[in-house]
Amino acid sequence: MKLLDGKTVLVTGASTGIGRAAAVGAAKAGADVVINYHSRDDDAAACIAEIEAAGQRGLAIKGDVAAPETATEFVAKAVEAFGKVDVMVSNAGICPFHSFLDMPVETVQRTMQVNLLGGYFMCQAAANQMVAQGHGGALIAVSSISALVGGEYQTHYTPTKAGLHSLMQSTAIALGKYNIRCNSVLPGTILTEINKDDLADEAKRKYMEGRIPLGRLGQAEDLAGPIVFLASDMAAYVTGAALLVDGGAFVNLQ
Ligand SMILES: NC(=O)C1=CN([C@@H]2O[C@H](COP(=O)(O)OP(=O)(O)OC[C@H]3O[C@@H](n4cnc5c(N)ncnc54)[C@H](O)[C@@H]3O)[C@@H](O)[C@H]2O)C=CC1
Ligand SMILES: C[C@H](O)[C@@H]1OC(=O)[C@H](O)[C@@H]1O
Repeated sequence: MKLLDGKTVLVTGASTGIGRAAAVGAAKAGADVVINYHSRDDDAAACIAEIEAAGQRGLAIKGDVAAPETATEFVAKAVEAFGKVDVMVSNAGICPFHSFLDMPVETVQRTMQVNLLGGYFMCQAAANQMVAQGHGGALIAVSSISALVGGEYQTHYTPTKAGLHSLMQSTAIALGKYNIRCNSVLPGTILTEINKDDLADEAKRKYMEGRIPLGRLGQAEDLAGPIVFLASDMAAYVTGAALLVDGGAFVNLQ
């Protein structure tokens, strides 16, 4: 018996990085997995191949999470293919690093639309489906350590991560009566495409590594276990929680 046997798990932004690791991790734990992706068909196909190699069914649906209709379409197509939705992992996100004083309006708006509103609509669409099904479910938002601390070049980004963290707290209250659990994971610095350019700066990368008690930056796969746990019935009494997955970076003051 695997942790996610019989469950259908949806993951947004899953053609790369943490989303892909979560999707493949869920499949290895026994779930059928439906992924949303934005643009790269080859990467999405590779993710589905990994899901199928784990012996599970996979389906990729293209769409921009910033558009509310993407969420309803994603959930409807998942139900059409696999009959139900048990878990939504709202992961899609962008972080175009930029200084505060000259931040372009469009960069702020797009970051809020993708990260926060995209997460809101995805979770809302999944929750409506779960309520209609009548047997509970789990929402998991990929927030960030940046929900709790700031970043000089992330003034448009950190509020979206704090917003997702807060969204899971409020939905935990709104959806508890339906046995829908709502939690967030708070990754620290994880080596993915989102920060490839930022961490190409050797000095910055060394500085970030030096802040981490476990002595290394994270890998996308480091998030798979915590996400599978929160998706599973092992976490049946966990809701409204936020799980730091940061190698200890947050607590490392001195
Ligand atoms: N890498 C890190 O250090 C950390 C990442 N995170 C969060 O993890 C999540 C995943 O990011 P990573 O895996 O690190 O980077 P990534 O760049 O590999 O993944 C982001 C994914 O979101 C997708 N995406 C972007 N805009 C989209 C849109 N409009 N519609 C649908 N999909 C879209 C991208 O295509 C990509 O697959 C993001 O929400 C990010 O904020 C949180 C904390 C730390
Ligand atoms: C993209 C950044 O490197 C990454 O995003 C986060 O949410 C982390 O706090 C890091 O700053």
